[in-house]
Amino acid sequence: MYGAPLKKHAKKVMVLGSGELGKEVVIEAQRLGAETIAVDHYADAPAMQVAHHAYTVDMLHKEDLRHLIEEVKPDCIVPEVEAIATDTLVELEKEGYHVVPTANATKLTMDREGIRRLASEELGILTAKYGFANNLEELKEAVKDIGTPCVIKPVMSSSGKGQSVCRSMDETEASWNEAIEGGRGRNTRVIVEEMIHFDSEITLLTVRSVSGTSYCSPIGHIQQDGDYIESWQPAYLSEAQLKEAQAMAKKVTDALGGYGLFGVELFITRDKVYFSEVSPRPHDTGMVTLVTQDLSEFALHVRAILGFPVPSISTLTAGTTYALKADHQSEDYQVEGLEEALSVPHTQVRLFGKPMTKPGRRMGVVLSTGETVDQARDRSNQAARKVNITK
Ligand SMILES: Nc1ncnc2c1ncn2[C@@H]1O[C@H](COP(=O)(O)OP(=O)(O)OP(=O)(O)O)[C@@H](O)[C@H]1O
Ligand SMILES: NCC(=O)N[C@@H]1O[C@H](COP(=O)([O-])[O-])[C@@H](O)[C@H]1O
Ligand SMILES: [Mg+2]
Repeated sequence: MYGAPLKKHAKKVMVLGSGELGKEVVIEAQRLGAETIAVDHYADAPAMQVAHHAYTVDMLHKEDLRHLIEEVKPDCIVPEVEAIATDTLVELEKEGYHVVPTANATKLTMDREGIRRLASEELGILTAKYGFANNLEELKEAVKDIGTPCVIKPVMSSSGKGQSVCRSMDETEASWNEAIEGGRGRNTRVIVEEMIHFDSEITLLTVRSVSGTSYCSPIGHIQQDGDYIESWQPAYLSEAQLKEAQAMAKKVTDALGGYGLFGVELFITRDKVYFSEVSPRPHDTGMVTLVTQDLSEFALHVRAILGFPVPSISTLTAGTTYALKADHQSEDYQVEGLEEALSVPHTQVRLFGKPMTKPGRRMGVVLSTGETVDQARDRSNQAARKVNITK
């Protein structure tokens, strides 16, 4: 049963997905007077711990998702993860619900094929060469076409799940098995991508609001096994690279439409900028904006989706994040070393409050600022080394 609303006129913001990113969205929405509803497939998720109301629902289940939305009647539906029954969001949008940024954007980006074909084939944006496969035989064909090394990923996955680098034809079977185990749901389709030997990779946070399109300064990051470990802002790009990156981001986000913040992921080489993928929502590497910008990516997302202006975005200082990951499974974990970590100057730790650890699960983040990115990075590395997530 849905509890009594806080204020008759408060906008109801429902976050579908209640992880660390949703938690910050909820807090920012509350700061602008919204009533917040957090939803995820498991109980006590981070955003549920701060939202006014919480629901545990399988968001991939069409009827359950529709039933919840019809019961709560949110003014804004804010997808925070990709694993949602996006066809239901498309139907609900037609019935008058506001899906952020648009239902079609969530549908296209849920599936790597949708967004890749849109960017490359419809918008003519440069991406790595790619192919798709539904079984091992097709995968071998696709790998032959693209060449090795190549990157193989389930079409539906995130945070590097099911992703592998295939270095020779002999490795295709191992990559296939990895993708099938790591993919979301029962989908067995994979994408094969040419391996881009980039100099750096960045996230260009792009905001579409009533004020038009604006960009945050680029965020650099390092990924391990397809998941992010460290991010920093600002990341250096030449003027020409920045112009190219912003033009690509504008094209893609205009095509997706709606209001909100997008995380545009790009690979940078000496003379090229490649589009990789886009999140129509705050990005994990963008948590750095919690300490670097006057308005964090979460504050920007909420402003944009509630229809408020975004007249300017300022990067006030250099900053970095370092992800704190668990290496075991436990429901009774402890975080040790906070005192030592917090002894590092200009450094904060944010623990997300996830109810259990799993190997590789991100449980918190270290945030540091500095006069330079290098200085901030030294600080967050030093602090992260002090933190221990134990059983
Ligand atoms: N074609 C490629 N060439 C080189 N590196 C790649 C390629 N595709 C992916 N990677 C590396 O793997 C990382 C994760 O890939 P990708 O962003 O596609 O996965 P993801 O599971 O959607 O991650 P997330 O959900 O965290 O954004 C990239 O940030 C990059 O470091
Ligand atoms: N790259 C996407 C990303 O970082 N998403 C963030 O991770 C959470 C899931 O974490 P979990 O898998 O530990 O539950 C999501 O809810 C979102 O906040
Ligand atoms: Mg990515």
